[in-house]
Amino acid sequence: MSNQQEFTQALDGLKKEFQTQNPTDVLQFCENYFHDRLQDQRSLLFNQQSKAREAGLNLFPSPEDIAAHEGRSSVVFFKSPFSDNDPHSVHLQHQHHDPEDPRSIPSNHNPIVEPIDPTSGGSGSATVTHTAPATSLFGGFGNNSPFSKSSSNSSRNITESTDPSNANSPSDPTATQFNTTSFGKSNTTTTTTKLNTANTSSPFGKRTFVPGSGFAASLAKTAPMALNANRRTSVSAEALNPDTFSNDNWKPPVHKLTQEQLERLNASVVKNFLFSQLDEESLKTIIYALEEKRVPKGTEIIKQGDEGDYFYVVEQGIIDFYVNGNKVNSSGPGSSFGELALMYNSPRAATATAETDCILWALDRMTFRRILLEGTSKKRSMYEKFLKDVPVLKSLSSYERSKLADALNTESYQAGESVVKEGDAGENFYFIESGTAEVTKEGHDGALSVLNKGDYFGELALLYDSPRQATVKATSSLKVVTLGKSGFQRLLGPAVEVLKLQDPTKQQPN
Ligand SMILES: Nc1ncnc2c1ncn2[C@@H]1O[C@@H]2COP(=O)(O)O[C@H]2[C@H]1O
Ligand SMILES: Nc1ncnc2c1ncn2[C@@H]1O[C@@H]2COP(=O)(O)O[C@H]2[C@H]1O
Repeated sequence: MSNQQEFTQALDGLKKEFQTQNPTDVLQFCENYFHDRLQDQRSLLFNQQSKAREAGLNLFPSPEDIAAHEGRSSVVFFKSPFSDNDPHSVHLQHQHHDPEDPRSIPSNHNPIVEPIDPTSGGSGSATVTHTAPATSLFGGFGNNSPFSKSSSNSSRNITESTDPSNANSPSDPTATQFNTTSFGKSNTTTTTTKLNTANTSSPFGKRTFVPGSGFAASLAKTAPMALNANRRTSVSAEALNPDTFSNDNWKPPVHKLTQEQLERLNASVVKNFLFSQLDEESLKTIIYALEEKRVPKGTEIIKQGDEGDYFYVVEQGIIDFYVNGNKVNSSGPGSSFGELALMYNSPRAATATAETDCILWALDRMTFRRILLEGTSKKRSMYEKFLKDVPVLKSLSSYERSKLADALNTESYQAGESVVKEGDAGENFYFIESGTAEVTKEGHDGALSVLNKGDYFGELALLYDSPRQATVKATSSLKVVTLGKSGFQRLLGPAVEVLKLQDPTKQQPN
């Protein structure tokens, strides 16, 4: 098929889908449509490549592979379906070449060298090929505070006894202020980590915040390149395989946290979904690797197209996300961002800007990859396909579905077991992954409804903060995907309106 035919076919598909769905946000709809198509196509090819590799074939050999095989210096023999047209492959100087990944480019460019150098005494001295100012915002807060006993009893609280740093120094008086002058000026690094943030590309070093000037104007001036990476579809084998980390001497950074910081972390950040699956040891590692960042309103925290250096959890404030200058999302306390570039070794997919003064916790790339990568990517690949087919979630973008996937868990029930009981308090919302269930209510003969794969229940108690309106019981072996109350309130976005419209207590009986 010629390019022209393929283009016409793609537009026809878009048109058809547009007519079926009649969306209100046209551009967003088009973006989602093509993004989903690209994602499907790439995962199909990637699966084929994996299968072929198992059979000893390399479907998309790099020029180097071929040259090595044929004893020649370099020749383009096979044209990768992505190599010419993938916006990420040609323009990005910092893309690394992964011979396993059919979408990556040959390595006549500057690679990101990772994982960490095993000879570097176990630190996270990642070698990067670009330079950045030898000034770093990171490490500017809360390094010198005394560490006193925690009074909390929660088993997942991190307390003094678990502090690997055993710090004892005076408190940092600047730690409670939003101080623009702190950003990009500190050259302090913590004494306990050798991760050399001064050599990495701190997004704050390039921030565009101009005190007193219009934020929109400053954003427009610095509108990121048209690099909408969305390279989360470009999942290289290395990117998703933490096993490749084994046998090196990596040690996580360990920062000194004050009692007050620990209490705040325990009260908020620790509750982030990504951390909820971690065992005590991993959680402790994460907590002490986190660095508090106080970010004034207007700060550009992440710039689209940059390399990924940190993952962030929001303790306070609102973050706005822009793709190619268009606002695509906002998120608030308890949310996290900056995971895509770290998961997929891809450029930043969006620009993240502080809409208000924010308190963030930053986690370095290596600790994220060592501890959070596996669980996050497993969950996303486990649930994304399922979520895509759930009718009530059709209005979510594929990025929103990914974030939703992070917050999900699976539960199983035998036939006859109740999942929710009428009158109980509601903690979870449920989708049926497989099996069947029935809804019954005191005083009502027979089942109010029968639920199958892709159906949902348990929304009423969470929407209206009311007791369960009915009992839902498994009628066969039942697998449900659960979403907790806070995720329900934060991650369902436009789907909440659909749930309200479909309230079964307001439907006419059949
Ligand atoms: N619609 C979106 N598309 C891509 N990234 C988004 C979107 N909304 C929020 N983000 C976040 O913006 C971050 C930018 O850096 P990352 O690509 O590492 O990870 C990205 C996501 O965490
Ligand atoms: N006719 C109905 N009346 C009440 N709940 C129903 C009905 N049909 C389905 N349900 C589901 O049963 C669930 C019981 O818990 P919730 O009240 O949280 O949410 C309820 C709905 O999801």
